Amino acid sequence: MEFITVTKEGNAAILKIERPPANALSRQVMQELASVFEDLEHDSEIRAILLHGEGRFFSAGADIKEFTAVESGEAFTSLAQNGQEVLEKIENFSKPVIAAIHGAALGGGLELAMACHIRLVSENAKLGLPELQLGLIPGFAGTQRLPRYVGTAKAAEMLFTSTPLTGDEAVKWGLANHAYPEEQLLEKAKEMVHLIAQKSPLSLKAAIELLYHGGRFEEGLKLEAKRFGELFDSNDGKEGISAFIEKREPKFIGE
Ligand SMILES: C/C=C/C(=O)SCCNC(=O)CCNC(=O)[C@H](O)C(C)(C)COP(=O)(O)OP(=O)(O)OC[C@H]1O[C@@H](n2cnc3c(N)ncnc32)[C@H](O)[C@@H]1OP(=O)(O)O
Repeated sequence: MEFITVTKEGNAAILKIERPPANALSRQVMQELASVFEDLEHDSEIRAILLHGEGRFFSAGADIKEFTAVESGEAFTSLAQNGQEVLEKIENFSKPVIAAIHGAALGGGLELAMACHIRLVSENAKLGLPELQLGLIPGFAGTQRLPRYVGTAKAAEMLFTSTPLTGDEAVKWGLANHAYPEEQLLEKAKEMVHLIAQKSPLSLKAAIELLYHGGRFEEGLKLEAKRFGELFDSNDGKEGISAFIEKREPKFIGE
């Protein structure tokens, strides 16, 4: 792994993108991300993930310098499809993923952050999809995920003008969960990832599946009731209920 470092802290994995100066998402960075998430899927000690960037930015997007070596529109399409697949893996990951965004999350950087389940930002961060400035459009599902968070009108404005939101504005528009002064961001993000990692991996997995299932309301209800019953039958479900009755903290084992 050249550009992603993984540090395990208790039941949380802290991933850092380390590709100065802008943590641009080259093909290799995207491959490394896919491979790290593949490993973490099978790591039963890890129950929640925090993703952040080294240096000045979370990530300034796909590697624009690498674009000059792409030979055809077809190859560009395949670059987008590959990125979309990696980000879908992250969104459908069975463990919660938090992005801690400082400096800038632009283009592919914001698309990566939008595939995470929770976004925490520094107040002065810049979050935007400036691809129209390059004569392009977003290619890692930005046109599809951004309106989900901010609505179509605001997403249109962000795309058409290439003007980023600040971290504070991103919270107001529902794109980010909380904004903090930059020097507090990582500490706050770690507090949240450790809080989440105390939950049962089974109920975390089911919650993600239901939040992102994307089907009809009635289908969602059926699946919710099914998972509710399965969790009731699990050791963790029994442990959680006993712990409440016995006025103690639950100890979840993921079974
Ligand atoms: C499917 C996905 C598509 C995409 O994601 S397309 C890319 C979308 N992203 C962008 O358009 C953002 C481009 N970058 C910027 O707007 C600016 O940069 C920043 C706001 C991030 C920072 O501005 P400042 O503080 O003035 O620094 P600086 O001198 O522009 O950048 C520092 C170094 O970082 C390199 N860099 C920045 N973004 C990228 C990038 N996306 N791909 C490759 N390199 C990048 C620059 O070139 C430079 O490098 P050097 O010091 O060698 O000149």
